[in-house]
Amino acid sequence: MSKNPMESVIRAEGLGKTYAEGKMHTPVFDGLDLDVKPGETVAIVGASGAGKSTLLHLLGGLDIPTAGEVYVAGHRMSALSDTERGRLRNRSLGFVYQFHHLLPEFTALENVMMPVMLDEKSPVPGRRWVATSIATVCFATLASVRTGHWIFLWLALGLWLAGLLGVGVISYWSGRKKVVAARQRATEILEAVGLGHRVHHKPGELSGGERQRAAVARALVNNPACILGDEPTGNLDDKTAGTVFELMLALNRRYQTSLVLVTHDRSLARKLDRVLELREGRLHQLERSEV
Ligand SMILES: Nc1ncnc2c1ncn2[C@@H]1O[C@H](COP(=O)(O)OP(=O)(O)OP(=O)(O)O)[C@@H](O)[C@H]1O
Repeated sequence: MSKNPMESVIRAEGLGKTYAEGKMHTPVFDGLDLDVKPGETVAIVGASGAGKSTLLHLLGGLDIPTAGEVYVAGHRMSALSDTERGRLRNRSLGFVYQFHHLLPEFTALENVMMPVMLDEKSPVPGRRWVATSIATVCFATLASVRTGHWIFLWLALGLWLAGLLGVGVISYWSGRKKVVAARQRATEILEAVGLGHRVHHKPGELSGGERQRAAVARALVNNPACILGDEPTGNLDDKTAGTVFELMLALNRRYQTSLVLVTHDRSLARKLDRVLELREGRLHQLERSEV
């Protein structure tokens, strides 16, 4: 993904969100603006119920605003189809939550490999290939019936079978290549978060801090432009929280990945470039002395 310093990684313009259920309307914010540059680290703080999680959901394209626009890596989210939005999310954004959300039956390595495996386009030709095959066989049948020479049909069927075999071989090899590349990248990033010695452990065999570091690795594996974290250290004791937070900052410096982190912990928030307080539906930048 582009890390052009001029381009915002995430931009929200005039963002509004009102939850509506039947006659009940819950306005959360209105006219909210935010601009996050490549490599920037931003903390979002605010009282319980102020709308911090709602904001992260909108920035990550997991929910739809009732007003305004969100741009991720220059793409207007509302202009994308669900599939395109999902692809952009997988490539440009990483998510870390209070609870790790690792899949318990898979190892740390397999969990971290997953976003890479989901990212690539399928190498198998899709509908166009099937349509061309059917059209060729129909045309050859017609030609055979008209001319009385069945060689046309046999030729078409032979070509189709050869094509099918070719597609099978190509998809097998590109699938293998994809797995090897995903494993290599996941191992590299697990080493970067200090879990090189735990790659084959399942989440249940890791400590709380290690699980959260694996979640950070999974968020980073596709080299996203930005990580969105909702209380990423909120479930850890103070010491482990500090270690995981420092790790995220070190990775931000190493990979220039922007961070937008919701946190209740002001001492951690203070370590980021900007601290924004979500209050009365808008973001207010806090001075260092106010944090
Ligand atoms: N699905 C929903 N339907 C209706 N109201 C909702 C829904 N989700 C959240 N809300 C309301 O929107 C407001 C903002 O919720 P949100 O979870 O974003 O706050 P928050 O700042 O993250 O809170 P906390 O710090 O307690 O996690 C709250 O008043 C909440 O009750």
